[in-house]
Amino acid sequence: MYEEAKKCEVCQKQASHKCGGCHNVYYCCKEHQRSGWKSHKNQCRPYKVCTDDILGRHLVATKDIKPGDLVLQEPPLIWGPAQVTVPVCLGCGTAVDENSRPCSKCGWPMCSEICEKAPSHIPECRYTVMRGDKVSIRNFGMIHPSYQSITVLRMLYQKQFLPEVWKKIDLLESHCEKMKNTQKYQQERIMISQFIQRFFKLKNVFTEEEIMKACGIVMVNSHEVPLTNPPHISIYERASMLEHSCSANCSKSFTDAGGLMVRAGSRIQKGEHLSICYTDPLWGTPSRRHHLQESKLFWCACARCVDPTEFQTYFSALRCQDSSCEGNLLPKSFIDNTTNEKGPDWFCDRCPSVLSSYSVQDILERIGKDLAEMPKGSVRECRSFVRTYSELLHKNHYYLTDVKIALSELIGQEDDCIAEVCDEEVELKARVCRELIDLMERLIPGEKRVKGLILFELHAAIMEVGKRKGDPESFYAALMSSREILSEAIEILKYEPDGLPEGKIYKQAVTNLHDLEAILRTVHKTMGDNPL
Ligand SMILES: C[S@@+](CC[C@H](N)C(=O)[O-])C[C@H]1O[C@@H](n2cnc3c(N)ncnc32)[C@H](O)[C@@H]1O
Repeated sequence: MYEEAKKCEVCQKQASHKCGGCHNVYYCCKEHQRSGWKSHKNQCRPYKVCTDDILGRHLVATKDIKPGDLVLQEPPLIWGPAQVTVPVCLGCGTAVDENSRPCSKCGWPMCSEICEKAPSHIPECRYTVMRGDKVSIRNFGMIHPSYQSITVLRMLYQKQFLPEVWKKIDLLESHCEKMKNTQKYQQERIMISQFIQRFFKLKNVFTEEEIMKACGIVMVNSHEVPLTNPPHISIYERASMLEHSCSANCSKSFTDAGGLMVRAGSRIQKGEHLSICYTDPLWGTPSRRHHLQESKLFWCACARCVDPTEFQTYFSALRCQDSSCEGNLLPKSFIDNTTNEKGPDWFCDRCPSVLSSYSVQDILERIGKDLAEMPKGSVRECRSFVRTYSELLHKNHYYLTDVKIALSELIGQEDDCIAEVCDEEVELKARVCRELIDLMERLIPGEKRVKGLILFELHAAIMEVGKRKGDPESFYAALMSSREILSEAIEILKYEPDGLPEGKIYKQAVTNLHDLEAILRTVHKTMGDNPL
């Protein structure tokens, strides 16, 4: 348990005033709190770093944290192109084409002179100049193997020339030993390590061991940053210590400049571990766990993974195959069977029906294939998918949830204007949004972004339903309800950067709220403050 050091940070005398920011340090008087702030402000954080055998380093809250509070914000230690990418400008990260200009020193295609001079481009530029031959990229718009090594090379550059930055990178988990027997390790040994040693002629500078450690650090710690097209990857110092949970209590967002902000998504009590979700929280349990094992080398055993019902949401459940039964099929556990190749049987929670893992796989693969092949952007197709598979899947199943999220956005968008949509579909939009919000609150209460987007869709549906009822009471009730829903969406989405779709929805939500309040003012002016 965390021990409070009750000595004044300034004079070491007995102290009773706690720092209100982090609750980690004490002062004997206000005067010392003021004078100590200059040196404390960089350490003033609502968490401490702890270590254990399973998690390694992780962060634990040192005080109660409210939803929305900033837990940490930091610029990247390093950024670079994703391992699998089309040719991108190495100054700004966006895709380049035939019209790009080669860097005058090294030949890597850049989008402008400004990008050529970007500090991020120095490592590969310098190593390319040192190798003696310029690079010539001719194939654009398709995955290019020469970019696979760039981010790793940028890390190694820190090791050679910027030891202060490298010291921070070197502390990060690489899982090098665990990786050694994997196919991925052998591929990266050839595609990245040998490429760096041969193409950049750095065999005498970096050993294979050093390069593979840098590869491991990139794999375990990098965050995909969707601010560029295609997304790039960044590595952050403190955020790298956040552990994973499939129902995390913190969520991350990016600043326009590529910095990372981590905020509390739900109420966090002092002593609780801080977590983010490393994978897609809207995948089913087996997919999330396999992805985490492949990319981060651990089998997740978070509260959500150990509960097959996923907090009674039945997010991965099938409906019982017996049409007279209302039950749901799930395995007894998704966790204990990791090493059992055959996989567990799935049992109905209401009747004795059992389905083999093989049959379950077969059903899920078939539906997954249908979903992948379904034409995108069509309300009709989404509705047909939901109708067909509601027979087989629990209403909250991840496949149905995926399609319902699309449906909640498409109704109104497909016709360009919600006023053009028939009554039945507007009501469906409102119903689907409410179901989804309820699901998100139970499944991923800390991850508010999806909820924020659905709230935005819900406000439009409620407003439209209210308008169509044709009586002033319903219209007024819809106005009030929409205002509340929009305000909540704005509160959630306000940290999203302008460049992302979520940031654009935020702006639209602010405009809509402004319009809605103007209507409410007119209503109040003509009918008084209590019009009903
Ligand atoms: C980004 S790092 C987190 C910091 C790391 N623990 C350290 O000491 O630097 C990711 C690694 O932490 C460990 N980890 C994170 N969350 C975990 C969890 N929920 N269960 C088990 N291991 C976890 C795994 O080893 C994972 O590969």
